[in-house]
Amino acid sequence: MSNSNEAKASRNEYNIAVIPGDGIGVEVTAAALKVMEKVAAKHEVKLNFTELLAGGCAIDKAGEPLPKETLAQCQKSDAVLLGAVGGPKWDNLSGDKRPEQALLGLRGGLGLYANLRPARIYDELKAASPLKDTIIEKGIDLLIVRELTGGIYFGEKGRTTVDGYAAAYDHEVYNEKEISRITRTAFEAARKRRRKVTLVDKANILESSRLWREVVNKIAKDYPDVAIDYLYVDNAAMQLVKNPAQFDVIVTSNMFGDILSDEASMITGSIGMLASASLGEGSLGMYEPIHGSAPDIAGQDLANPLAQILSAAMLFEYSLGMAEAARDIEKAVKSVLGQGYRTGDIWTEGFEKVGTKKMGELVLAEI
Ligand SMILES: NC(=O)C1=CN([C@@H]2O[C@H](COP(=O)(O)OP(=O)(O)OC[C@H]3O[C@@H](n4cnc5c(N)ncnc54)[C@H](O)[C@@H]3O)[C@@H](O)[C@H]2O)C=CC1
Ligand SMILES: CC(C)CC(=O)C(=O)O
Ligand SMILES: [Mg+2]
Repeated sequence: MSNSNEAKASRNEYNIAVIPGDGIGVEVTAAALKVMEKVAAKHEVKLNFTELLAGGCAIDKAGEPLPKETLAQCQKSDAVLLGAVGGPKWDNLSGDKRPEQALLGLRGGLGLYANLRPARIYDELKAASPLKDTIIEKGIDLLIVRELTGGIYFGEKGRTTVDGYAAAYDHEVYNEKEISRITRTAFEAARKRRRKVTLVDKANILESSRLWREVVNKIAKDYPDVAIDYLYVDNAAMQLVKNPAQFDVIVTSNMFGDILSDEASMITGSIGMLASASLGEGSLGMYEPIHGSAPDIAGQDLANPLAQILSAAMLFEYSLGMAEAARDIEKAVKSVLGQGYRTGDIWTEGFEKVGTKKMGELVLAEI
């Protein structure tokens, strides 16, 4: 994986594919785009945004969750910013007709096998955490490196009958190449952090997890300066709540990473705070908050846009090589939290509650 904040050819113009998607995806993306424009101007870079259809809105307007033009345009872009897809309107659709298939199509189609999901707690939000005693003492700053284009989400699936009963199956298949490259991503990330990798698997029961252990052990020999340990996923879920400070980099499969990152988000305060970068071999990456389209709050100016704004920061850092622009955005977010502004999901007594738009404007004003 060549994505990094180092050694990038510097340019003054970039093409960004923008996929707002459905529900709050549209709202949080609008806020992030304004922040991106302003920070780009500050660094004398021009961003050309192309808005594209994917998800439920694409089903409605183009008859399919991922129109060919969307994937083709993303492939030609320097980076993709995605909101979220899905919602109850499309819940009765089956299998490959569902909006969520757009995500798998984009991730697979763009070769984005590594999904980085940093979970850190802002000092300003410690009081809002349900785990405030352990977290205030020890803090949280961990990175989930989730394999994104293999495993059960991409395996063969189908319906059959067993003993006359309706049955369904989803296959988890991983090969050595898929495990090796994500493991190297995790070890390289650990070298820039606190030099510890934890493999989360279910090797006491799953053959695919046993292959993960073999491959990870082999690769660990190339990184003698990085400590490695192993946890079964059920224990890892519990340890994340009990003592999140023990983790530096967690490397894991597609489904376990999906589930554990939602859990990690909550111990930092809210799912509305967690950003992600999906990366492959080149510099093209896709950036999205880890949350979904949140139909329960969509269209009400209630969504926290900070996860999407922080995803935009990761876009600057990993796809455009503009680490300073990323730091500008992160500092702006921290400053707004420091001034006491909160969306409903991170609000506690004594702070000022604001909506999606206002939170976006406050961050914008800090750039
Ligand atoms: N990357 C994507 O596009 C994803 C899409 N989905 C889709 O989204 C739809 C809803 O899925 P759910 O399971 O409800 O997960 P969700 O992440 O959309 O919402 C879970 C809960 O977190 C809250 N929440 C999420 N983001 C928030 C934000 N920025 N600010 C404040 N509160 C926030 C929601 O209000 C809800 O109570 C489904 O169709 C699902 O398939 C789910 C996860 C990821
Ligand atoms: C369709 C799902 C795999 C999306 C999701 O929950 C995620 O990527 O976090
Ligand atoms: Mg998820």
